[in-house]
Amino acid sequence: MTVVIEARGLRKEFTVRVKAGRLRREKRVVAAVAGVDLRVERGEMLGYIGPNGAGKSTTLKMLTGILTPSAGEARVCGLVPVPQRTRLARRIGVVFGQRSQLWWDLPLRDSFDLLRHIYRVPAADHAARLRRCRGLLDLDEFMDTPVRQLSLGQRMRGELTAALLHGPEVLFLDEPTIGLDVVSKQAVRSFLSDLGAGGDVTLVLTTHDLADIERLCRRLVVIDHGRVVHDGSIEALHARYGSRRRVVADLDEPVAAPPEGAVVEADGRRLVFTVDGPAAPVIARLAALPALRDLTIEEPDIEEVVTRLYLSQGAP
Ligand SMILES: Nc1ncnc2c1ncn2[C@@H]1O[C@H](COP(=O)(O)OP(=O)(O)OP(=O)(O)O)[C@@H](O)[C@H]1O
Repeated sequence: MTVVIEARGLRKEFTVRVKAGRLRREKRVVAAVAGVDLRVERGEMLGYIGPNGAGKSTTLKMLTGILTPSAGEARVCGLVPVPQRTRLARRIGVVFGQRSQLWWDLPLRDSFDLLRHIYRVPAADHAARLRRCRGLLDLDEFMDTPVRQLSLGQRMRGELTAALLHGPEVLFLDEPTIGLDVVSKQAVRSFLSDLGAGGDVTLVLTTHDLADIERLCRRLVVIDHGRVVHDGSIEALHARYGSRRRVVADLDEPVAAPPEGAVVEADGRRLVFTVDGPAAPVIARLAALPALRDLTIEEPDIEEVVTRLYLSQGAP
């Protein structure tokens, strides 16, 4: 497997002025990223999450060559991000949800054309990638609209396209679905899912919308106070906090002797089981109950488990 992103002891400190007494302010050094180790292989779809101020954007800025690390080292596509920033720019795509890489007064089509010249993309490759994005992201309706007149959802689709036209190996996405309505969110997620399924592009995604992560990322890196506090699958996070699937049976009438292991709710009309492994044996037992009206399987809630992780970290 090829490692496309590697960071060791990555650290970024900022000097900030803080209040010290009624009138005095003093300088203090804060570590926004406090020693992050990360290895990402080609084709991975990595969710990089954490509470507000955890250091996600700062990490991404160091990996994309926008910020110089205070300590540690990073390589992306074999390049050191800041000194080799220009070469790196040809190999990566970046979407910062809050900022635009498009020309505000130009129609989307012209922005795409300018990017082709800037990145010196062969015309045929550019046309093929644009065709794919136009199809998957439904761009045709607003290709001739100036960027400033686009809705947020339309602009985000344009941003994604702009980030991909030069055929990057790694795509960094900082909150790509922020502020989008459910339909646009689905369009962006399904586009990214298609992109990731190809296995050629590596995705690093930061978001506060955990549905993005559930839909797209098998691996989750959680940072808090600038440090990695979880690196593994979503399932591993559930296992760490003991969250389990629930099988819920709604009954027409209470049963005299509830099956073993059931928690009885709703005046005896609801039976709830938590299951560790396959749910089939529990479902089979419930299916035999004559009073069974409905059966639901509830997956462990990612919001809940991530909240527990954030809360467990406390103050630095
Ligand atoms: N240029 C800067 N100068 C001083 N402090 C900064 C600067 N940029 C970021 N910070 C601080 O570094 C910490 C991490 O910020 P960062 O933007 O990386 O967090 P984040 O995880 O992306 O947060 P959010 O989810 O709110 O976007 C915060 O405490 C922030 O105030």
